[in-house]
Amino acid sequence: MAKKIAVLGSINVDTTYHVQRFPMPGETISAGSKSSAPGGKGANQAVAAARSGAKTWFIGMVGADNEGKFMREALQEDHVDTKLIGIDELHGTGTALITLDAEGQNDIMVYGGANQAMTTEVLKNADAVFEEIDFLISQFETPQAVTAEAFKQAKEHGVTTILNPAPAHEILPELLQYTDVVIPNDSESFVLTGIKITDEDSMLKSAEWFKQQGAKNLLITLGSKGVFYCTPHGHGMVPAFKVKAVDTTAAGDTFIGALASQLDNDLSNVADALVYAQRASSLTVQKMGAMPSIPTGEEVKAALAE
Ligand SMILES: Nc1ncnc2c1ncn2[C@@H]1O[C@H](COP(=O)(O)OP(=O)(O)OP(=O)(O)O)[C@@H](O)[C@H]1O
Repeated sequence: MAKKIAVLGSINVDTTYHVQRFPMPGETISAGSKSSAPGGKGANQAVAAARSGAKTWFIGMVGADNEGKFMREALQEDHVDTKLIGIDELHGTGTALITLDAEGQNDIMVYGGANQAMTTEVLKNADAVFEEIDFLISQFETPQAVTAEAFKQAKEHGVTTILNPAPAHEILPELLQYTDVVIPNDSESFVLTGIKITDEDSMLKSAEWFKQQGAKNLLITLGSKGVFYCTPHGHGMVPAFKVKAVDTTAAGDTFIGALASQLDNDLSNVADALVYAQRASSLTVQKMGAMPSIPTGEEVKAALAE
């Protein structure tokens, strides 16, 4: 049975200017070309879940602008239900302006816009969706107070909540009380707990810290090293697939969406789901770009069968 997943989070249009070199302060230079692509951690995670076969809803905000229309259409193309995306009349759709130089270095400016201005108003019709779903996923690119309220409501419907605390930020204390599974990378885990991730002992101590705050399940992603998991069923490491990475953008987002598409609510199959999710991410890192590099379930299964 396909999993049912809602993602509450950010929607951004990523616009990249390709330049020979970065401009100096006060200088105007010409860009050789410009391209726009759908992005934002929330949108990427929703697309990763949908491409892996989950029935997926998105909860978020866009502006009353062309970027908002572009993003809604991009999500719909991947069969993500967009009826819970609200329109903010005062703020524009979130955008990331990326300058990429001839050496492949980038400079990024993010305008949070409608993502940052989100209020609990976005949840006003969410109850019917919370009644249907297995998982609700959120990140830190939209206000934590809205995520805390959404997690609280979703848990009243028996939903398993997954928090990806990225980008790293101080956490609202009550948020972890409503979080079932927390998935940071090693540096995000350090920002939240103050425990530096160096070995298994430090990861077990971090898991204990999260458990005391209310989150019983911890998964720490460790890039090319793999993932550490600690749940009431046990703990361990699942190594990453060895591949030649060309661009790791959206590796974490692919991992989270793909994982939720395979995970049982009680996390009893976490080790198997981690193999699937990491195979999915290993395909993402072998392609350039964010959303376009996220694989479909068929692609992941074919790679697993190799
Ligand atoms: N170089 C790599 N080779 C193979 N797999 C990788 C590589 N980088 C990432 N992955 C896979 O993706 C998963 C998530 O990556 P990572 O821990 O870097 O998350 P992240 O820091 O949230 O990523 P990002 O912010 O770049 O999207 C890893 O656990 C691993 O399975």
